[in-house]
Amino acid sequence: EVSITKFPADERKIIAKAHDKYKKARAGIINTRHGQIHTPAFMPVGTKGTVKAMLPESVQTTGADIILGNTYHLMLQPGAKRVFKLGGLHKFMNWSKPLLTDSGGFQVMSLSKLRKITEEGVIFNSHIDGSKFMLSPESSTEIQYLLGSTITMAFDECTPYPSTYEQAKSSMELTSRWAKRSRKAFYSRDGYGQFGIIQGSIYNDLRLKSALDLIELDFEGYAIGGLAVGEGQELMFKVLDYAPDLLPINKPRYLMGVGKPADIIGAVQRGIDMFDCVIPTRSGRNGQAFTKYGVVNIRNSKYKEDNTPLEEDCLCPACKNYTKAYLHYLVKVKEILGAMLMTWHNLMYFQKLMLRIREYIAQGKDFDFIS
Ligand SMILES: CNc1nc2c(CCNCC3CCCC3)c3nc(N)[nH]c(=O)c3cc2[nH]1
Ligand SMILES: [Zn+2]
Repeated sequence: EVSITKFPADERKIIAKAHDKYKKARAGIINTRHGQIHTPAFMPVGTKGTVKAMLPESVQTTGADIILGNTYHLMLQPGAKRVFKLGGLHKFMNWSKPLLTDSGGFQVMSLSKLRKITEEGVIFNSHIDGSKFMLSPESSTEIQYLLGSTITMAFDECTPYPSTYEQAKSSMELTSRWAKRSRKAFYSRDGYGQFGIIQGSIYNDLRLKSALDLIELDFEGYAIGGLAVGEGQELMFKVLDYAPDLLPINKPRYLMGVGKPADIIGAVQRGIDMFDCVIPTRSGRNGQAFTKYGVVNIRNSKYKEDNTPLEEDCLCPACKNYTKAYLHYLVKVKEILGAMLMTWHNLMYFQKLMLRIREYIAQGKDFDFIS
């Protein structure tokens, strides 16, 4: 199903090189105005100016260097201008470390009801009160500036999966035109950055064209978009076998919306540096705990008298002070503390995974452990 298009000779070299089985994993540090980001990095999602069920200082204790804010939600409520007037998102939510905000297009397509895509941008009705809004490369970039984002994402169109070659081509070309407008609208300041997002679905020649278009705009970093949209891990890895190598080796590479531990490990091995995913927080609230023994569905009745912690050597409050029986009970009766403790444990688990990956890479050791 993955179409491999014949490249002219010299470009074939790029793809051929990308298939080398040489070490592509890398560990590093991104320096920003709001502090350092140790990569490979997992970025917890803070949708409406909060990482759900967590205090910012608790998120910090899990080891997260950077969290995500959400342009789409915040522009609707409380409004970007109001957040700006109140001192920006860092001050508003009391998070002083780096913040990355997505450009909002992806959320519009997944959350708002009526919407219309034009060359100008996306016109949509708020899912809250139906009022009309427009997101464009210019307005998205301005909103992210008003929020005070450390890392601003270019306004893109996430190409749905599956898409025909023609659909993916015109979608990618729209993203390239929008990237140019986003770059022009970006107010560059020391220690702040803007990332371009490449599209092209599963078509390697479109991925290459997208990368070439965005490299011309000299972004501070690059994201691989249009993945984790239902294509499955195998097809995602097929794209990741070559796509990261189309991007500048000295700039951060961010795989949007990924993922489970096994997805993260596979993507790091293919050269990805940054990740964001709602899984640890959303599934935590849902009663799923990630542990070295696998995923524990704490609502399962087998835990109702289990007096042992989720993980005996985990330093999170859930594991240090409580038992699976207590977590089982809290989640069953929908107590808020249940969401808090499960979320805290999962965020700690994901950050420990990233820490171990960074250590293994630094020691030049292979990390095939799936934990
Ligand atoms: C889950 N899979 C997935 N997510 C994608 C996302 C969203 C990443 N997560 C953003 C946070 C979630 C709530 C607040 C911000 C994508 N975003 C953009 N702009 N473009 C994609 O191609 C794009 C592609 C994505 N695929
Ligand atoms: Zn724990």
